[in-house]
Amino acid sequence: MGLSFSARLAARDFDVSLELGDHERLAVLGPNGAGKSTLLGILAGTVRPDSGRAELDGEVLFDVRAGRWPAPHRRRVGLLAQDPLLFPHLDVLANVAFGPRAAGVPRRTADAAARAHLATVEADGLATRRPAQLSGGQAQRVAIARAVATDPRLLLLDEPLAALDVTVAPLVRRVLRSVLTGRTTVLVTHDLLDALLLSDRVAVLEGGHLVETGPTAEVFRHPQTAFTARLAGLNLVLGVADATGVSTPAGLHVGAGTGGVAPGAPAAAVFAPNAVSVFVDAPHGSPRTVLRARVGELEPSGDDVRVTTLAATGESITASVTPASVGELDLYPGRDVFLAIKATAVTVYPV
Ligand SMILES: Nc1ncnc2c1ncn2[C@@H]1O[C@H](COP(=O)(O)OP(=O)(O)OP(=O)(O)O)[C@@H](O)[C@H]1O
Repeated sequence: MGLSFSARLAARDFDVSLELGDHERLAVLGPNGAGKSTLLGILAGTVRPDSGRAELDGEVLFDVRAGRWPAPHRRRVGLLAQDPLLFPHLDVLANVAFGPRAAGVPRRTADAAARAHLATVEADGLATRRPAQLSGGQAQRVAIARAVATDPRLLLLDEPLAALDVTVAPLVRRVLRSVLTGRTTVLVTHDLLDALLLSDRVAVLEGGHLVETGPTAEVFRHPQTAFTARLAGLNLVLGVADATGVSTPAGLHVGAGTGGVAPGAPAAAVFAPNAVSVFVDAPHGSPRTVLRARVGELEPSGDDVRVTTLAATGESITASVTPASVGELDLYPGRDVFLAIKATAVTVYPV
């Protein structure tokens, strides 16, 4: 049961295999061009791979070599995109009932089911409205109801909250959280919160390949790639463990308070931006790592300012400073600074 998937598409340098347990929700993450949409397209039936096979709940979803490539509407796969894509000429109830009606379900039954789905997404009061009379958040909730109305065995979501205002996204996220529970789901997102709240497992794609996978909480607690570490808001320095921390091939040594990784083994030093202090002159005192870096970007983050820097040894390291210190230190993009990383705030993981 669940999903087993494997496909290659040379034109997009895509080669991914993954397994998903019954009713498991997978969040697919990765930088632009990583292959996330390609993965959804192959599952949905809109992008045909050169080779590949997938099974869903023990039945073949597609099998290229055996010539089985069912059309999208024959796959029992539901798709929810960033844009709700409701039929403008139908009211909300008819939009939600459309799939089942097209599949031959009698009107009364389809309408009753549609009303129940609308209640689930907290949109029962909207049944007689036209899509043009809905807000973005309302339209997306209706689209969620429509996606599940056909009782898909697999639900695909392509950045379902990305187009929504930050004020309405929480309600839609809450609705999705209840709707997705117990459904086999593949969710493409760029958002840490979506991944944390809406998935059981995470798969990270880079350059058309799977580079990291595991239970969601675990992946963000122990990120193995710079991409997930950045998403989790953490710094990650990859290198080799030694008795006092992690050393990179370029010569950066990040001292750590706790060890646990055998010296010589590949390791990641992970630390939060608030473990990094910024100085204009070389600071003294230990135990901490001091390195030279150049300021890249400054952006507000909560009450603080995130300072992205590029270390002289090539690593991207983010610091968190107060707005007052941005002025006191005269920080600006291109400014050369010293960073001090507090060893007790650095954790080392095997990779
Ligand atoms: N229609 C297409 N024809 C040919 N190549 C494509 C097509 N769509 C995407 N690609 C290429 O396939 C690769 C994977 O793209 P894909 O859109 O799957 O990435 P993504 O992870 O969804 O990116 P994003 O986060 O920007 O949406 C990229 O190199 C992209 O340029």
